[in-house]
Amino acid sequence: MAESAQVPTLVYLVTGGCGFLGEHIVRMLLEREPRLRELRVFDLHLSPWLEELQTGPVQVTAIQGDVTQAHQVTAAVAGSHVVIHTAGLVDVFGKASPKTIHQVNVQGTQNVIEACIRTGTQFLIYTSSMEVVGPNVKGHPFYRGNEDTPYEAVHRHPYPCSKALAEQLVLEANGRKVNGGLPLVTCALRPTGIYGEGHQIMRDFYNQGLRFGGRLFRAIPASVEHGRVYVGNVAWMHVLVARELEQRAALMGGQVYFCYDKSPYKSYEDFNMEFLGPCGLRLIGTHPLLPYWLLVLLATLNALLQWLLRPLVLYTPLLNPYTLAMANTTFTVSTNKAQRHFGYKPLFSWEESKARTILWVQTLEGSAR
Ligand SMILES: NC(=O)C1=CN([C@@H]2O[C@H](COP(=O)(O)OP(=O)(O)OC[C@H]3O[C@@H](n4cnc5c(N)ncnc54)[C@H](O)[C@@H]3O)[C@@H](O)[C@H]2O)C=CC1
Ligand SMILES: C[C@@H](CO)CCC[C@@H](C)[C@H]1CC[C@H]2[C@@H]3[C@H](O)CC4=CC(=O)CC[C@]4(C)[C@H]3CC[C@]12C
Repeated sequence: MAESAQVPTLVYLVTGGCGFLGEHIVRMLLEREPRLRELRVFDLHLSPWLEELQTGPVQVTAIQGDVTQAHQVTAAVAGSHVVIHTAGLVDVFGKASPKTIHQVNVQGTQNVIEACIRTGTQFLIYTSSMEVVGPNVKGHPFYRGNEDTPYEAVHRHPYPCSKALAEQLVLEANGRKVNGGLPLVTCALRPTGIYGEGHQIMRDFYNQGLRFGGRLFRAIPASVEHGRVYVGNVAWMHVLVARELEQRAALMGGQVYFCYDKSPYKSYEDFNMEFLGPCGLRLIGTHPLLPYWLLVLLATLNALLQWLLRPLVLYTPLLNPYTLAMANTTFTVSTNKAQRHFGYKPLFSWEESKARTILWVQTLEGSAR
């Protein structure tokens, strides 16, 4: 990568740059990558906030496009030094078909890789997910594991299957020759459950709580730990990897890194209450209010209803057999691989991450504050 102290020279492309994580990556790059000359933001749906970014020193180029369309991806990648591929179809509720999830997450990623090869772009960072590891279909716990912890990663749901296949494509592409003869350098970041400003599922839980008179009902034992990471720290890790990948290609190329920070280990519901509690919601019960077998029955009924109603209406409740298994299986990471390989330290402390997320929840419609 050409580098200069004075003149910014680099062109970055962020796919999915208008999504929850993508927006944070885009803003973080503009704040913390002084070598940036142009930032291309590629997304199926362009957001209005992109307009306000056009006034700074970096040229922000908005590109409306679809990762499943190879020619659109190639045109967007041509001339960029670094690609951060964050676009993805995040669906664990049955909103999209398995075929569509595969097309976007797997074929889309293949298109990004081929575009890098064809156009001579050498550095590719892929936003993978903890889901490529687990929880697996057997519900085995993964307790404070790291990138080398043995675990039987077996999935059936289309989302984790697609993320695992896409990650594999990205890692296998490391070292392939791009146009011009240089080697492609790739790596994959695996966030655990991301939270923070803009998180749709947090918004859904908040609205659900408001509908039940400010109450949420405990369904998962407090002892089940679920890994979470603040969106600002996930974005920061992407920015750092993009910055360090050239200098440390031999070490980082073809590697995977969990995204982690100092967010506390808690159950999914207790963790959400760290933000929803200060916004007026209460979690009822110190133990699950319904026995687990009944939750399994309800989740199965929801899945059946979804299938029966599909010709008429899209029924996509939060509770289904997959989300229940996810929430009910311990999966937490404890690692320092990102620190060892490229000097990552969380940019936001837990206190800051929490305060920022609470401030955001307070701006949501229906908030009493
Ligand atoms: N939300 C989470 O807890 C986690 C997310 N991830 C991964 O992070 C990435 C971003 O996820 P989020 O920001 O949460 O999701 P999101 O849905 O908010 O963002 C995804 C973005 O990709 C765009 N996109 C979808 N299909 C596209 C297509 N065919 N062509 C171009 N753009 C397309 C969407 O318009 C959206 O802006 C995904 O790859 C996801 O798998 C990984 C771990 C956890
Ligand atoms: C049973 C319900 C009672 O309140 C709770 C249901 C919660 C679920 C909707 C979430 C529990 C775990 C979440 C997933 C997890 O954080 C890991 C993820 C990684 C990704 O790459 C995408 C998002 C997700 C699958 C996330 C989705 C929501 C949950 C299943």
